[in-house]
Amino acid sequence: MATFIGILELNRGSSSLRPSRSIEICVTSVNMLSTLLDNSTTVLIFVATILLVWYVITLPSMRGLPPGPFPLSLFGNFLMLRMPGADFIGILKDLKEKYGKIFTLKIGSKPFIYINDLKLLQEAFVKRGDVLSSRPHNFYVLKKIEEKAGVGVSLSNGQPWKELRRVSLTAMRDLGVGKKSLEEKVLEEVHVVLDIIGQQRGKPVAMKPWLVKATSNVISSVMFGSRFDFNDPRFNLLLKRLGEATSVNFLFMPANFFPLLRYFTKSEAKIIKTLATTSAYIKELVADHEETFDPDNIRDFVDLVLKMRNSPTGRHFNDLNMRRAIVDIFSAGSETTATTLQWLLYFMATNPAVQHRCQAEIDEILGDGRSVTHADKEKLRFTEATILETLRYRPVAPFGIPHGVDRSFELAGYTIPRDAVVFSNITAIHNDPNIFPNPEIFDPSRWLDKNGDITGRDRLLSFSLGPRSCLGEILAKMELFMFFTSILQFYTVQAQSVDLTPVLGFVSKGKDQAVVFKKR
Ligand code: HEM
Repeated sequence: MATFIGILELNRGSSSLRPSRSIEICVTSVNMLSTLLDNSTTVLIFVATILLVWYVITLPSMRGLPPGPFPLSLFGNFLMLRMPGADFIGILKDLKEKYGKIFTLKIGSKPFIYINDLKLLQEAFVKRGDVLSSRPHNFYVLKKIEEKAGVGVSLSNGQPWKELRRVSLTAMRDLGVGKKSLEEKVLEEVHVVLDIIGQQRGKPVAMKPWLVKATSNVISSVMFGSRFDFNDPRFNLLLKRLGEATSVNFLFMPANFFPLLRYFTKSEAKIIKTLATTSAYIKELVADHEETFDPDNIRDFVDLVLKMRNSPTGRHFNDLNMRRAIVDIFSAGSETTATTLQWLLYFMATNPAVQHRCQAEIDEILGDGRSVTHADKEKLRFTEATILETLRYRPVAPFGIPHGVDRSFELAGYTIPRDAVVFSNITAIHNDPNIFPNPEIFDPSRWLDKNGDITGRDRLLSFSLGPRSCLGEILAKMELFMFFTSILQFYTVQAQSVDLTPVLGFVSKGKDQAVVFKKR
């Protein structure tokens, strides 16, 4: 650039120069220009060669993979998903229509494999659960945000994961999850939410923050034996951070796939901050428990784990794993359930006939306004069907949580290589007209047979399936049922209009919108 300016300056002041001098300058300029062009052509050829060589080198790794759009060198199909305004859900829908049951997207050099068919997903996640139940561990951002790779329940693998998961499930069951003993704790939070609704006196209110607090408190009761005050500033900070973290889709952060970018972006900073806040707080809560621990008086999950970790079946529950398992269960369980409750409110506001039918059923079974119990679910079938339909229509994790591959294996005639990341395309299956006729219609009765009994629960994939499926499914379903039934028992949900477009981060959420609760 400086050379060009120099030439221009010289030419501008050259009117008084002799012609031979002007020709000399012209020739020099042309030579310099052609050198520059030569250089840039060389650079271009060099870059093109590198891209071509890179492509040829990576070509064999694509052999045998499920089909998919043509990947560019270096970027793969990344740009297609990250173009400004790209509609991720829409793009995946089009790809499913084009390629069918299974397709591959190359993200950088990694094959992301999406399974779009119910039977194939059952084969992959259940029958081949032996090779497809890990979490992928080659993600830079995931590695950065963990204190140590592969700890806790949600991100560990192999034997430690099996043990952490088994012990966590046993502890939750022993502490009454899915049983009568937990009902009281859930009802306590239900009543707080009903009070908050009552305080609005029919004014519009955005319920999500209250729902997150209530569902977090249910888990808190299980984990720490106590609930937080809704105004507790530390609790609020914790929930704020968790909300921020679940809004970031850290799987698709460019730093995962393009190592150079790691020096320029701090994309993972928000999540690290969240985990640091949560971990520090949980450290304190665990320390309190350790001080007051009495093996003959087990109060909660933390006590149970403190007891179990001295036994041979709990040896993987070291301090770090224990803390991370608690963080995992706490963070996986509050936002997800609250988001589904939020969708339930939105669907009631937009489907008054469905709401009316739920309320008629609730009135008939709960009679004079007694509190709901978990056992009522068997009789409140249309109400349960409405919850199932909401989970189908707006799954919190529309593409599941990624699975890693322990060793290369065959699926549907394709090779699923060890470095692949496998996703369940829950959205595609939940919208498959062969499984759910007219999938675009919100219709709870699709979950009822001709006798009015619930049918086809195994078509619902919102909690995933196989050995890695959601650890909190029973608790989540219990909460959804008790909160939803209680709200409709006393209030009718209304709204002028509701935008039902999901907002996709690591999980999918609804837009925060106010609804009105009309006292019945
Ligand atoms: C509506 C509510 C919920 C939905 C839709 C949901 C959905 C999911 C999904 C799709 C997965 C990934 C499964 C897979 O990798 O294949 C998952 C994992 C998990 N969920 Fe949930 N979840 C919900 C509530 C809860 C609750 C209440 C808890 C805690 C009590 C919880 C704890 C977990 C944990 C710990 C995992 C990781 C399991 C593992 O890696 O082994 N979830 N959940």
